[in-house]
Amino acid sequence: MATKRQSGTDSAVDRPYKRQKKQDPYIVGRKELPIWRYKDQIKEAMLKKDVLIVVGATGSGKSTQVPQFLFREDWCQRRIIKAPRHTGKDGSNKNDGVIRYDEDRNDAEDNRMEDAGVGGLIAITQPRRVAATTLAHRVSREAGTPLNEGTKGLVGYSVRFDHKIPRGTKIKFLTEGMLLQELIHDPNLRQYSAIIVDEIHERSVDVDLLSGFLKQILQGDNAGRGGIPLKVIIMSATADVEEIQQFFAHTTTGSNDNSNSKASNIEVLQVEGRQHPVTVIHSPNPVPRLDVQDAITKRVFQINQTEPLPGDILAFMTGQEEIESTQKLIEEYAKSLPKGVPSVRVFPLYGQLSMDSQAEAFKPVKEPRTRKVVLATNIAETSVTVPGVRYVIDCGDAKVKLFLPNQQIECLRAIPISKSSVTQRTGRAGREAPGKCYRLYTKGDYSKFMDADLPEILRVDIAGAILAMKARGIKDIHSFPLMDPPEPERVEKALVQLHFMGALSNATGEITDIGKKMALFPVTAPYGRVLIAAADPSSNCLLEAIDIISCITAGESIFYQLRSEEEAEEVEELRMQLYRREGDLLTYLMAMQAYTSENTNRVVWCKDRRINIRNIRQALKIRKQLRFLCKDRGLIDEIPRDPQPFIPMSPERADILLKCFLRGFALKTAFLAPDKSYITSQGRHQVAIHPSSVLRGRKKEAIMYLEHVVTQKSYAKKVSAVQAQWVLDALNGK
Ligand SMILES: Nc1ncnc2c1ncn2[C@@H]1O[C@H](COP(=O)(O)OP(=O)(O)OP(=O)(O)O)[C@@H](O)[C@H]1O
Repeated sequence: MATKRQSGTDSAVDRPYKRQKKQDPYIVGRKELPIWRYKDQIKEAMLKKDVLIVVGATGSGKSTQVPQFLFREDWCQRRIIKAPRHTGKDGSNKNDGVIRYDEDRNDAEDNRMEDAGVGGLIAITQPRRVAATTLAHRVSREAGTPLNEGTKGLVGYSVRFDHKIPRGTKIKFLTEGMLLQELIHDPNLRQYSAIIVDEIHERSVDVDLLSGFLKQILQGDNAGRGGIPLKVIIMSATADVEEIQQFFAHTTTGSNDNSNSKASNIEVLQVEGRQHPVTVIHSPNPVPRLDVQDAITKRVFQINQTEPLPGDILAFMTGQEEIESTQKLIEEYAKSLPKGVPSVRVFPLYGQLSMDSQAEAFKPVKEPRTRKVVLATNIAETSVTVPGVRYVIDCGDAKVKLFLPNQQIECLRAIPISKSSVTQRTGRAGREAPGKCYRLYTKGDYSKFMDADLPEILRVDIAGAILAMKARGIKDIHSFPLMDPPEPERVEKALVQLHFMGALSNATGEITDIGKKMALFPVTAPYGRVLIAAADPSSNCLLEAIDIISCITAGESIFYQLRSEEEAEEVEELRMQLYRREGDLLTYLMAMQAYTSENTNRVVWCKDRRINIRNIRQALKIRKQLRFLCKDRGLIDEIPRDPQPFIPMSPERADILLKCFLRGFALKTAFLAPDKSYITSQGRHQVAIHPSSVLRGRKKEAIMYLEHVVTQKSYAKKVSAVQAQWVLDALNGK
């Protein structure tokens, strides 16, 4: 039975919101957003229905306003229910985003009931960290409450390796991946009254899985929620409404049978109007891919010369390399700008950049009469508002992950974007004032673009997705509700990979203890496997494995690429002290250990070695979280305090560490062939060591690599030298 929570507890949270309302400088702007005319309609729909699909133009106010309309509704308040006793080690629904082990939990054997809270929180998912964090900051400012852990506030966020959940949070922005992690411990999403799935059109693997789990909760009996239904809101400017409606309408799992449909429980709301107009200018002639950097540079300076300030520029490019060389080009030209023309400051924005560096692109430039130019990949395409931007330049391409079935590898390829992406990119202008969008492709080219991108689940390796399903109790993955189920052969291939890692039982296909533990780590499945192997007392190298994985997941390489021979000569000696003959992984470890033992001036230490200090700092944050997580799970007894004396790992221990990595990456290995080329152990094709590796040009009997990229050549990145016998052992599960 649901009982209403005693009044008074939550109203204290509401008070600062109400008090701030009068003097809130954002409130006038909020009311001018198109979505405000639909406030009552949205509230009413959520009273009556379980699912609401909101479609409205970019910038109409969906992400920032909808959760604020709803959090004070009666159905959104926390209730106390009687629920099966939860006996896990964590014993609570802590919403700090930290994942805890609950091996002791066994609900089936424990029939006792206890009081448990249901609801009180709205989750709003985003495809990317940058969107979740910037939106949380924006909404907390609008609400007039701080976004600090420990203080009281309305709005929080949770992204991988970064959580800020103030006390009394009612609106929580999080990535799709984080909500999937929460589902492991809280399969009924008990702490939430509503889940808002924002930007569903991006169709990441995570959002497809999340939609499947939400559908299962919606079609269930809500027993685990004390009979209190979970409300779901799906939002986008460019989603295929019919497809989503159909998906949530059918209650018969995996069936297209309409007989048992809950269609009447779904409402669709079209939000009319946009905030500010955006003028679209197509290129009269096609711009060849090779000329894109020049074309963007020219357009930036044309805008800078002819358009008044304020008016920052956001240019969409395909990737880090293109962004870096365009940045150089623009900065070179900017040195000789005529008098009277505004100066230009360039900020890169791509996924591999550390979070601190990404944040720079969102700040106003400090220098007077200066125009900000943000060069971004598609991470800035949806959901984000880059303050100050009035002009968008769209190159018309994006780099996407593709699975090449013949070679059995994943690669990144630049391909034309979809019409949906075009609309999203255009929508990044016109958010604060009228804007312009310059497209580097013709109207004719545009008409040939696909309407929407292929869902990620149909084009990438799905081993992680399958592990995610298994870890959340899905026994028959073929019957799990997915909007676009992948082909059976790809599912089989992913299952093989998981068996290799020991995540699934060879006899039953069920998830093993190893698999369950892997799924609990906030890293991809192979890294999870490495951590488990390294924690084993026979290996005893967990701290070192964490150091390496932190370095890799922090973003781009911690070593700056050396641009000239002089630069290489300058740093060679100091860098050589960090390089290890075993390869890149041990080199990362050396760098981390040397950095953390540095006691005098870490900035100078990094500068002398051309090491990216932002990235290494980010790596340290991740290291701290992974260490705490492992301590929490009893895998580490004591966390050593920095600075520790710098003692390079012995070659014997390095061998053990590399064997732990092979537990996760046995399929990413290659053997030296008689003609001195490397032939991959899976698929048997040629691969070369990438020039960025410390092992470039070296001939070793076998290599293990963590990444495989296909550009002009097929390259192995993040490479280590291993013994052929180790690879054979790992492939045989030894
Ligand atoms: N970080 C920010 N800084 C300045 N203004 C912002 C910020 N975030 C949002 N806004 C303002 O609020 C408006 C609504 O943003 P919101 O993200 O809610 O729109 P949306 O409908 O979700 O857009 P999209 O579909 O593009 O994600 C923006 O157009 C902009 O004017």
